[in-house]
Parts: sequence; C-alpha cells; structure tokens
Amino acid sequence: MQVLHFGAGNIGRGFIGKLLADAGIKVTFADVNQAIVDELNARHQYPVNVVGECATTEVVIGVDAINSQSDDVIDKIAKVDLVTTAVGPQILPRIASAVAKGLIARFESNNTLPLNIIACENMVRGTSQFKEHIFAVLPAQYHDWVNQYVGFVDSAVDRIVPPATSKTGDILEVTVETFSEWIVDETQFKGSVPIISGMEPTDNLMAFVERKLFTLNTGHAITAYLGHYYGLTTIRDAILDERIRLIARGAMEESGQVLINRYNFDEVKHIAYIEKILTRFENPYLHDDTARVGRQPLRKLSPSDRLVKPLLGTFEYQLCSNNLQIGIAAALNYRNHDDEQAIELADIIAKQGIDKAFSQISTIEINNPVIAKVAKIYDLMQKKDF
Ligand SMILES: NC(=O)c1ccc[n+]([C@@H]2O[C@H](COP(=O)([O-])OP(=O)(O)OC[C@H]3O[C@@H](n4cnc5c(N)ncnc54)[C@H](O)[C@@H]3O)[C@@H](O)[C@H]2O)c1
Ligand SMILES: O=P(O)(O)OC[C@@H](O)[C@@H](O)[C@H](O)[C@H](O)CO
Repeated sequence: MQVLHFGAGNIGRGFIGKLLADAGIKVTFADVNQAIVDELNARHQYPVNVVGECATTEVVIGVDAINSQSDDVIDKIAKVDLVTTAVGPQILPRIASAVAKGLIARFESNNTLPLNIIACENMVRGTSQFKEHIFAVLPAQYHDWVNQYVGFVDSAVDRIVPPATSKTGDILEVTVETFSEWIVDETQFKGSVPIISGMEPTDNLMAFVERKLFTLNTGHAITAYLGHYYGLTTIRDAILDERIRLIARGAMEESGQVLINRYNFDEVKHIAYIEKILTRFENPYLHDDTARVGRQPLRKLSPSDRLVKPLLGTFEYQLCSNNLQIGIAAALNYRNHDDEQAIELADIIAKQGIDKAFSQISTIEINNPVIAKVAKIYDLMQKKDF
C-alpha cells in the first residue's frame, strides 16, 4: 500500500505518518516546508519520542517527501491507495486544487483501483468538507467517476503533539504523548476497509468525533484561554491552577451532558473520559503552550466548533452552561499579536462592541440572554476583575 500524506508537521510526523509507516505502508509526505522535505529525503527516517511514565524513542523508517506545490503531488495521487491530511482546516481549500488535478490524472491513466482520502483535522466531518472544496474546483464531467472510485472517509484524531525543540537541533524529531486514537467511518471507504493497526473503523463516527472535539478540545481551549487570562503560558501550569481546572472540568461536564443526551453515552464512563483528559493536560513530559492550543480563536468560536456548538447543545436540552460561558468570554478576551485571528477578533470587538461581535461570530441571536451574560463576564475580564 502507498499513501500520500499532506502535512509533515506535528500530527503528520508524530501520529498519522508514523502509524502508517509502522504498518508497513510506504509513506510520502507532501509539505510546503522545503527544509523538512529535503531532510526527509536525505534520511528517509526520523525519531519520535513517545513520552509518559516510560519514555521511548521510536524511529520511523522508509519515508520520503515531495513539495506539495510541485506537480509531483499530481503524479502521486494518480498512483497511491490512500491520501491523508493533517495540515489544519484553513489549509484544506488550498490543497483542493492539487488533489483535483491528481484525480483527473488518475482518471486519465484509467486507474480504477479504490482510492480513499482521509482528512485528519480537528473538524466535524472534515473529509466531507474537503470533498466539497475538491468538487468545487473539479470539472463536473469527473464527478461521477470520482464518486464511483474514490472514498471520502471522515475521521476523529486524538493525540497531543506540541512542537518540541530537539536537543540535537534535529528538525524532524517529534515528541508525542503515549495516548493515541484514530477512528474512521467504515461506511465511507471504497474497496475493503484496510486493516491498519491503530486505525479503528466504526459505523458511528459522529458520536466519536463529537465526543473528542466537544470534550477534549472544549476543555483544552478553555484551559488555554483562561491560562492566558491568568498569565500562565503552558497548558500544564494552567490546568494545575485550581480556578482554571474547576471551570475547564465544569465546561467539559456541561458539554458532556449534551453528548450524553444526544448519543446516550454512559455517564460514568464519560466522567472517566474527562478525568483521563485532565491527566493528559497535566502531562509533565510535554511542554504545550497556551498559544498553540488557543491558536485561531475565530475558528474555535465558530458555530460548529468546540466552544459555541456545546453551548448551542445546552439550549437544545435546556442544560446549565455557566462554565462554557466563562470559557467563551475568555476566548473573546484572547489577545495575541502573533495570531492573525486574535488580531481580527480584537478588531471585530473594537468596531462592533462585544454583544454584536459575539452574536456575529457565534451566529447566536443578539436578543438571546446568553449574549449579555457572556458580554458581562468579558467586561469583567477586560477590567481584570473576573
Ligand atoms: N498537534 C496536535 O496535538 C493535534 C492533535 C489532533 C489533531 N490535530 C490537527 O492536525 C492538524 C495539523 O496540526 P499540527 O499540530 O500537526 O500542525 P502543524 O503546524 O505542526 O503541521 C501542519 C503542517 O502542514 C504543513 N502545511 C501548511 N500548508 C501546507 C500545504 N499547502 N500543503 C502541505 N502542507 C502544508 C505545514 O508546513 C506543517 O508542516 C490540525 O487540523 C490540528 O487540529 C493536531
Ligand atoms: O489543533 P487545534 O488548533 O484545532 O486545537 C488545539 C489543540 O486542542 C489540539 O491540537 C489538541 O492537542 C489535539 O486535538 C489533541 O488530540
């Protein structure tokens, strides 16, 4: 089996690329970072530090790389069995055109072997959204053929992989936590579902996607934004702060009640899932900056993402949302001159005022009482009086 994986970053090298290479699949990374591409082609291997109580270094072997802006991508897509991505949601539209050209090349070479595409991003049904971007630039005459031979498989991906500085200056070295989970929608594959150790097929993907995004990522984001508010720069320091921990846990529980109502999850197991997540945030072997976890606050505040979607769920089931409201106010209060979306967020609030800005970003009606409640907490935070 051969795979083309877009994004040789933290999750690309530290999780998906590693898992596939470990399974004996020939992995080619596609990235815009030429230094990483050159180094992968010079060495064909890289080290992954798996850190936890027992730390190990595992070497991923047999990999190579191409620049994702070169035509090599088109040739590869014409031939491989699997395309995966871990580039970030905002990059998917930018690589759609290269993938569409690759699919045309596949059609022209009459390659009717099944191809499956899996976006491994923190999004609800990210591959389905990627398909929409691809079909928007793929001429209509190819749509039926692609629908017949190409599977667009949604997935949920979980492993905390912050950028880590190598002691030896190795740009390929990556440090990951022990935990990992990659769940794929078995109903969307073309051909038989490949058996790959560490890739778990399910026929109930939405439950897993929402469980992960609206528990771990909800708590993670709130820990990051409150950490920033209290002047703490790492997730570990933030989650060890009792004020933050109570709110992050409370928000995960509020979001959890929505999930329990929606998916009939076992309450005891879900509480255990939250406890495990809190210990993962505390991992003393990882250095994870609040700026990484809080990156792109407008994406994180959008209606289908980890903060507002759980809040909307509490309306649906008439549940309490006090902690989610505090987390959202902290996100609105996030300021970082190195983050384009944080700058844009501050600009929207400055121009429109907090009530209108939150209503616009979240798409929640301005008259909904939650707008005023979040705005009140935001104002207190602005005055450093929360
Ligand atoms: N790091 C984590 O803990 C983690 C865990 C689960 C899911 N994710 C998700 O995985 C995705 C990637 O996150 P990450 O932390 O690995 O980010 P990252 O910034 O470390 O990696 C992204 C990689 O994509 C590359 N890239 C950018 N534009 C590209 C293009 N046009 N073509 C090809 N490559 C391109 C970058 O050069 C970089 O190497 C995100 O959607 C994130 O939400 C991350
Ligand atoms: O990657 P983002 O920006 O969507 O979210 C930041 C972190 O919460 C995220 O990368 C987690 O580390 C990851 O989702 C753990 O599986």
